[in-house]
Amino acid sequence: MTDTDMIRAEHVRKRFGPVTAIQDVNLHVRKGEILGLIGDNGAGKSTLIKILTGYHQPDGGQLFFEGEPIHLRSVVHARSLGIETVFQDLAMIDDLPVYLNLHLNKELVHRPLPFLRRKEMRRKAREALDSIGITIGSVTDPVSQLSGGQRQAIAVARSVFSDAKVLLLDEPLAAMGAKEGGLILRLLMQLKERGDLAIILIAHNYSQIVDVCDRVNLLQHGTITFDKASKDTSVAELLDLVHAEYRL
Ligand SMILES: Nc1ncnc2c1ncn2[C@@H]1O[C@H](COP(=O)(O)OP(=O)(O)OP(=O)(O)O)[C@@H](O)[C@H]1O
Repeated sequence: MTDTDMIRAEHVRKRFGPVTAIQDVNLHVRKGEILGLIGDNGAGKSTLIKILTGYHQPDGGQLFFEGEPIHLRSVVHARSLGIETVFQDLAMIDDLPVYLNLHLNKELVHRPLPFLRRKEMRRKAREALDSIGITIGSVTDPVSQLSGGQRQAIAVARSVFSDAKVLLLDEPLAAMGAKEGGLILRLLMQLKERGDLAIILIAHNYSQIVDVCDRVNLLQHGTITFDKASKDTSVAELLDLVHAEYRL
């Protein structure tokens, strides 16, 4: 733990009736860092992400945001602090053009008249996508015309557009081809270069995790059992750890 921790969980736990989803979890991610969170099905990854994003309230333990204890009351509260999540179902409006999806709930309007500043939003959308290297035909195209990877990239761009400080991605690469997955991974690397964003990435492809993440945490039965820099581990070691319990 350091002063540069953007978000930190200490001794966090969560039960659903008789099921202990998370027990005594300590996790932290720094500014400019990508943390990979891996673990088998049911290990508690999504529950942990939902706690960090204000969706679930933990039963115990404490969260810290920029060094201060924080109680995240809701997803809206977390978002107001700059904690953004990119879920699998991307919450996009298919019929709306890319630039309006990028500005969803943050539309620019002429005051006092309630007209949208469309030209400005188009320009800002184009600049934002260019700056993070996303190539699409036109920001006026409806998102329904984009590929899965491009949509995912737009969803990531939207979070960043909104001055995110923490970006949580729950399996953004699932059900995606190699080319599209590569687009997202490149985008994450570029965002990391900004240096002021903390990213947590859940993925099942350990080779992608080792390539892209600075550090890896393994979650097993609701507990973090492994925390190492990616440069000090390997896909073989991660696979071995995850599958070790089946050999007992
Ligand atoms: N809302 C809920 N109600 C009851 N049980 C839940 C709920 N959410 C999660 N669980 C249980 O908590 C445990 C952890 O689930 P979680 O979805 O966090 O795991 P995961 O690591 O994300 O799994 P996967 O990789 O399969 O998505 C599981 O036993 C799951 O059944």
